[in-house]
Amino acid sequence: MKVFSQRQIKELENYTIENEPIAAIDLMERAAKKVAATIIKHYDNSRGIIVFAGPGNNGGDALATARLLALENYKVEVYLFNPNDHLSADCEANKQRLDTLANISFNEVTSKFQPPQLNNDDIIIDGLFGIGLNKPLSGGFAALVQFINTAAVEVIAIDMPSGLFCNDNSDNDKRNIIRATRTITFHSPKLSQLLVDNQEYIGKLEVVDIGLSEEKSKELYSDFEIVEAEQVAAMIKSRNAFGHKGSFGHALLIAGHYGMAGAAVLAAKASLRSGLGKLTLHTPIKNNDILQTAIPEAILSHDFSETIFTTAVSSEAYNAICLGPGLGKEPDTALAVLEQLQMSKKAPLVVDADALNILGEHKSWLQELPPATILTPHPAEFRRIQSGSTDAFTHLVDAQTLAQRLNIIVILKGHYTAICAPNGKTFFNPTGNSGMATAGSGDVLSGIITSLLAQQYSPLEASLLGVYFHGLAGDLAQADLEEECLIASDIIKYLPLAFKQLKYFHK
Ligand SMILES: NC(=O)C1=CN([C@@H]2O[C@H](COP(=O)(O)OP(=O)(O)OC[C@H]3O[C@@H](n4cnc5c(N)ncnc54)[C@H](OP(=O)(O)O)[C@@H]3O)[C@@H](O)[C@H]2O)[C@H](O)CC1
Ligand SMILES: [K+]
Repeated sequence: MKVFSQRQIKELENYTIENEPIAAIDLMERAAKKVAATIIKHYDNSRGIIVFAGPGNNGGDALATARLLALENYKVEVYLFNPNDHLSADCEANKQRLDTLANISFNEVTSKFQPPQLNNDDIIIDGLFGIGLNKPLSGGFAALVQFINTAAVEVIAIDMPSGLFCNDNSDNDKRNIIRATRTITFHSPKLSQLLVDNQEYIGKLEVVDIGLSEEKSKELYSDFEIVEAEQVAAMIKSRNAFGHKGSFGHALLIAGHYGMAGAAVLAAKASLRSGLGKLTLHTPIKNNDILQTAIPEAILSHDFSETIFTTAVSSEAYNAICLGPGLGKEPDTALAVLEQLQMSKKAPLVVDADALNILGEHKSWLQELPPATILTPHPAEFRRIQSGSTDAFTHLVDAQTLAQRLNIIVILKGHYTAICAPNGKTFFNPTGNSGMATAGSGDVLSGIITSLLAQQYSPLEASLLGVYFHGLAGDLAQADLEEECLIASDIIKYLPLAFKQLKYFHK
């Protein structure tokens, strides 16, 4: 599913109006019916509804929704904010349509606003501004947003929480953005709705189809996409019935300094549970007993050091290499990481965890990353290697730039993990849950991706499929276990079930 810019959504809307064809006011009615139906699904008509409508089409949607809810016997109180004595044509038309209804209390605010008394179980509908926002809110609208945000009631935002831009909010005044309980957005999620920083404004996101032209959606190009189950299911290769372990790839995992063998165990098990033929695990001598016991399926390659990674390994024999889980950052390890990057030009490479932290301390070494390398930073790791910023939008732009500049893939882990490809495209992954924000979860992901690379999936396929698959296993684990109780080993336990779901998706 493509993620469109504000301009593209407008284009899509205009195309639909001209070519379906449908009058703009009828398209607004269709959108409002979807909003009203969603509200009716969640809340019964014992709840009081307070509608705050702005002067544009977002306000028009809110007025139409108010009318539809009143017709379902909800008690509705409307405040239409019209400080410049100018409403959009369809907002004006919907204002007129309210006139015929007796059970709506309607107030048009042109200057002074007397806030209503709210009951705890009232619901506010935020229809002040949608995708037409063109500057941060200020003055009376900012004060209104602050009033709504301090009210102890649920807030349903139409299309966008008012005050939030569709893309970049790094310079926005965060106090002046609606904090919604739910956001009902039209057609497809907007970019800002996918970024972790904005989740506190969006609440639960519901996407409703308002019948915008599919033909035009297909035609419009976007750098941003949300990965779909169908898309990754179609990537799964059929397994050669006559294959032997050599046919399914030999991966090398360089992981686990002494005291961090667990990271190696998790990445190794995840790789073996994702279809890999053969795994060699390069690790310090002292990890021998635990790793031989924990993963009898793996072959061990011992470092010369008792406790840390100090010696790079020839990549000749391997179909994929993973460098980093639990590696530590000792100076000798850092030098070995540099050497390993220089020696890994042949096999596709995944760089994770401490190997990323080492790159953060030696930024010039990023130049040594072989083309098509996959980096899997979480936000703190990404901040160390590339961006001083803490803002999710800036991270995303910086990750895209890094992927393009070095011709690599950057997997920015988070609420919707972003997979930034070297051609400038970014894919957001929809699977996963907060239970997966737990130690070792990243090691599992690295193991899965490495396994797929070794099985000859392209770096982009391995990234998209691996991230989706990891999140799906986490979601299946969460369906049985509480989010709070989920540990990284559970994700591995549910990999077979997740794989089964994807493999038989089309059957
Ligand atoms: N996508 C669709 O197919 C449909 C979307 N619908 C709804 O329409 C809105 C977008 O409506 P639009 O009228 O374009 O914009 P808004 O309602 O979001 O904003 C209205 C005007 O507000 C002004 N503005 C912008 N920023 C500010 C600000 N910070 N302070 C004050 N005023 C502001 C601006 O006008 P200016 O003259 O001031 O430039 C906006 O034009 C979409 O989100 C959906 O809810 C359709 O109803 C159904 C189809
Ligand atoms: K809104």
